[in-house]
Amino acid sequence: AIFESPTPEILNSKYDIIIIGAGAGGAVMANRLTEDNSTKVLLIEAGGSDFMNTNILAPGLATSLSRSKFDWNFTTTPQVGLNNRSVQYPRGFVLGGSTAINLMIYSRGTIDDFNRVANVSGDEGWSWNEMLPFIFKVDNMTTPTDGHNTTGQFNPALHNTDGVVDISVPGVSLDIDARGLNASQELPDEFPFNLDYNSGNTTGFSWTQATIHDGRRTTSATSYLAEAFNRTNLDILVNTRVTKIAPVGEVNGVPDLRSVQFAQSANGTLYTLEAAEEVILSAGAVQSPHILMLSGIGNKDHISSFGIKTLVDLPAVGTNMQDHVFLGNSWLVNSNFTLDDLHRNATLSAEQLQIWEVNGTGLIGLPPTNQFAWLRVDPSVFQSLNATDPSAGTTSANFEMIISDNFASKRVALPAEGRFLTFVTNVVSPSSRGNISLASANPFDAPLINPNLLGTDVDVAIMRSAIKAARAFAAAPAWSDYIISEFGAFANATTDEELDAYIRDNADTVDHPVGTVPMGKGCEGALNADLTVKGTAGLRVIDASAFPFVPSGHTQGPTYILAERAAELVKASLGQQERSRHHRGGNKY
Ligand SMILES: Cc1cc2nc3c(=O)[nH]c(=O)nc-3n(C[C@H](O)[C@H](O)[C@H](O)COP(=O)(O)OP(=O)(O)OC[C@H]3O[C@@H](n4cnc5c(N)ncnc54)[C@H](O)[C@@H]3O)c2cc1C
Repeated sequence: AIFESPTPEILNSKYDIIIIGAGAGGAVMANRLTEDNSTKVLLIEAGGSDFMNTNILAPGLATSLSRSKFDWNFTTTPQVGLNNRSVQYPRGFVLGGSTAINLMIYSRGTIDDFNRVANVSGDEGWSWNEMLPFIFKVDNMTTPTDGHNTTGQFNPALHNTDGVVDISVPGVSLDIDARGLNASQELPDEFPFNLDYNSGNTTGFSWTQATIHDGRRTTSATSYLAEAFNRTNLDILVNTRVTKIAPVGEVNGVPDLRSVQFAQSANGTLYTLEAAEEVILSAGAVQSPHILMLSGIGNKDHISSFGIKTLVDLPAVGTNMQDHVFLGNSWLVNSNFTLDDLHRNATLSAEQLQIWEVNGTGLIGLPPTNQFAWLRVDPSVFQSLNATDPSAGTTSANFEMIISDNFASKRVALPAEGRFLTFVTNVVSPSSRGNISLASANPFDAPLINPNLLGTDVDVAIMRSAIKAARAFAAAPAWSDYIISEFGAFANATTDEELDAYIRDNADTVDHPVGTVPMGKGCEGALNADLTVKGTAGLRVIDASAFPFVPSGHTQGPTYILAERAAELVKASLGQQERSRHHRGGNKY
């Protein structure tokens, strides 16, 4: 059941597992761990229960969710690589977490991404081949809203039809789709068609797959949580923020971190509950390291400078952050209709919303893009900088090029006139590393968020190559009677120096932070390969924080997939800690 506040029923219950955060990671855990009805689970979520809100469910309203009541409303520190600009850093604040406010692209990551996790963690279980059963557990390929023939848009053999998260290819075709396909055929060497970018090799030009079914957004709440709502062994407590994880004693000389402190407001009552088996931290890549540091787990010098007592000196907490870099490059086009019309014309968008409300059809049910390309840069780009390719390998792209039927920029508002085509270029295998650190010891203060976007010359060079590729794609004959001219600052950026200035002045985040509590051997890792926090007992981190490198795909898919395996790891160890505590004469509760 869902509880809006910590009722006596919750406070007097005995939970085996307490999960913190109901996003991609936490929802998978809540579902899988309650499959066995003898395991009692409490899921604590800071945001509210309004996960069926129209603004969340309607894909076409997705961009209205940042800076809404469903967003934590974070801002980064000044980003050196962005000319010291600070940018908005949205994170979901509702059941479903960031899956409820994201842009719904579904990608799994690549063979090389997962094999690199296996390498770095020292556990072959994280390799692509070993992860295939978990990859298949997640997605459920559904028929697109318009019921069109999807032959040639994805490879059915690579998808499940009884996974948990409903996905689909785009449910409305746009005029530009045929041009995009033609351009890929006209330039097959640079933009080869890839039938399914979720095969493990993303490279090439593809139709998108999105977490949308019947025109409605699928979130971790409408999928994993919804399946488990009626289980009597799952309690979900919303509007409640975990402030600290604390030890209940020691196991084998390390703190046994099974006590969770939480409150509903900064000055509200502070409650404590103890998990009999484990605490699972799934608060996402910004807040999981934040909660660990508030609990005394992190770099000793950093946390003690805020007067927090160090429980575990774990320097890798917060320091290994990675994110993808976003840039919208727009062309004015010769068209009677683009999705710009939907964004400018309130009557049209109200009409479309009405159509959508009936059966999910129409423009509101569309994902943000119907087609995109995942591409690698020429090795000479890295050689000229005396650098190595930061991507995981040849199945991973260096950058992504998203085709949008409208003006798309996080920096410049939609112009009053003109219709647009935008190729959004994203650096998806960056080399920069940023960090999350404490701003204060108050759990209700946001941490300092520094994704270090474009923090290295290599990442700028990848973005430069991406823009050149976007221009090459736009020069294909397929667009010749459509594209009028490049628009805005983009049009004036020609030389490499001008491109760099344009990039630094306009780039932003793709909202894909990971790596802030990474798996890894030695002091590079904060987590063991089984996602237990090093130097502790009773505590794991299971969310996007755990990836040692950012996957070269959008990050909800990899996080769902990671959590599916993590659930197996937790299940396999259930009862073992209890037995070891019991053996020492401990009491289960
Ligand atoms: C605007 C935006 C667009 C995106 N677009 C895409 C996309 O198109 N495709 C894609 O694959 N990915 C996308 N992502 C990224 C994707 O959504 C995330 O990678 C994924 O949701 C990460 O899952 P998680 O479990 O790590 O964290 P989250 O999903 O963020 O979940 C963390 C949860 O923990 C809760 N929480 C935090 N602190 C506390 C606390 N102290 N106490 C209790 N609860 C707490 C939060 O409220 C939240 O519900 C996007 C993200 C954003 C924000």
